[in-house]
Amino acid sequence: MTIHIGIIGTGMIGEEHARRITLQLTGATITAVTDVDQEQARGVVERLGLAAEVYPDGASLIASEAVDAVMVTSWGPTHEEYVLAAIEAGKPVFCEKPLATTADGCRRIIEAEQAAGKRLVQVGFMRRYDSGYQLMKEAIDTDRLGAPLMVHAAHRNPEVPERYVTPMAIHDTLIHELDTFRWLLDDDYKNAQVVFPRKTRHAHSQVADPQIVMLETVKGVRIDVEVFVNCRYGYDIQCEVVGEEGVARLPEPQSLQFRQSAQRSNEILMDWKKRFADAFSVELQAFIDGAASGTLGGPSSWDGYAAAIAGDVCVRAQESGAIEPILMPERPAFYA
Ligand SMILES: NC(=O)c1ccc[n+]([C@@H]2O[C@H](COP(=O)([O-])OP(=O)(O)OC[C@H]3O[C@@H](n4cnc5c(N)ncnc54)[C@H](O)[C@@H]3O)[C@@H](O)[C@H]2O)c1
Ligand SMILES: O[C@H]1[C@H](O)[C@@H](O)[C@H](O)[C@@H](O)[C@H]1O
Repeated sequence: MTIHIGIIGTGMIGEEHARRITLQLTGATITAVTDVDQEQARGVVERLGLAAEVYPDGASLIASEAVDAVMVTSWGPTHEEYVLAAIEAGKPVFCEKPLATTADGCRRIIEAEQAAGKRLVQVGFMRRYDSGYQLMKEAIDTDRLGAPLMVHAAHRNPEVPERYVTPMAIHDTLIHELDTFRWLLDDDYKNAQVVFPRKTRHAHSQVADPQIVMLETVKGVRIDVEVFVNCRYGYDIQCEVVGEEGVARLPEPQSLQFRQSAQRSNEILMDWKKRFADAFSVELQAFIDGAASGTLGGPSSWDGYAAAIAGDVCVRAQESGAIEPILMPERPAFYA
């Protein structure tokens, strides 16, 4: 069975996902695309040689009989509307992070999905599909580390554009960690605090950079995450879990080691596309297979909601400087 996919938002990651589905993955074909910038949508069809129609808007794409499953890869604030419309149409939908930019938006999505009576949403938290994080999770789940006590992490981007402002360090960047640690530790958050070190001279005026986010989980694990989005030197994701019986560190991406000119060196990646290339492939193949079999798995809209609740509190903590409580509602049986 071949799943016919419609893509809403054919920017950087929309095109990346379309390329993957077309050239690498099996079981799906792109039949429809749309973008507010129609030129952009037409460009992707041309560049990738897709047999896809360019639709005037997301609503008509979702309603189209040529579309079995929807991928939402437009800007974050537009996700909620399209995910709700796909649920309404009863079509499986893959939504890039964030599921919605506020917890309220995510709540409307989980309510709609539960009313539909069937899981229809997979959220693009691709780190769960990264082999390094999966090894760490296995070490934790098999009790190799003993009880996890602390996590030290860093999320570094070489640079961000002018439109990236201080709260985006949470909604756009930390959102990956907010999901990853809940999954890795099988835990939820209890409170958050954000502190600001001296600002780098490479950050523009609207973004406080770097930031350190400190989280406490319900089980008592303390997590510190450095978010540094103008670090210049690379796209660098670090994670170390300290347990009572040992420490596990996220593997570095594979790279050649050079011995040259009296120096030993390894390349550091500059781009998220390369850092998580394999994870994106596994993630999207899982969506295609789930849509084909009618049994979607992976990060659910509840996970999107939980990350958004913590995210909203972290933004409040950015403003207050205080330790802010995170109150998670009880998880409905639907998302067990
Ligand atoms: N998982 C990851 O690591 C990862 C990486 C990059 C981006 N993302 C997420 O993917 C989404 C897109 O990011 P991007 O980097 O590709 O951005 P982008 O700006 O390159 O592309 C977004 C595209 O969406 C289009 N668009 C905006 N509003 C629209 C609307 N209402 N209807 C249709 N199209 C619309 C824009 O014209 C643009 O072409 C964001 O939510 C971002 O957070 C996730
Ligand atoms: O949209 C991107 C993407 O999610 C990257 O994985 C993250 O490192 C960036 O900070 C974010 O802006």
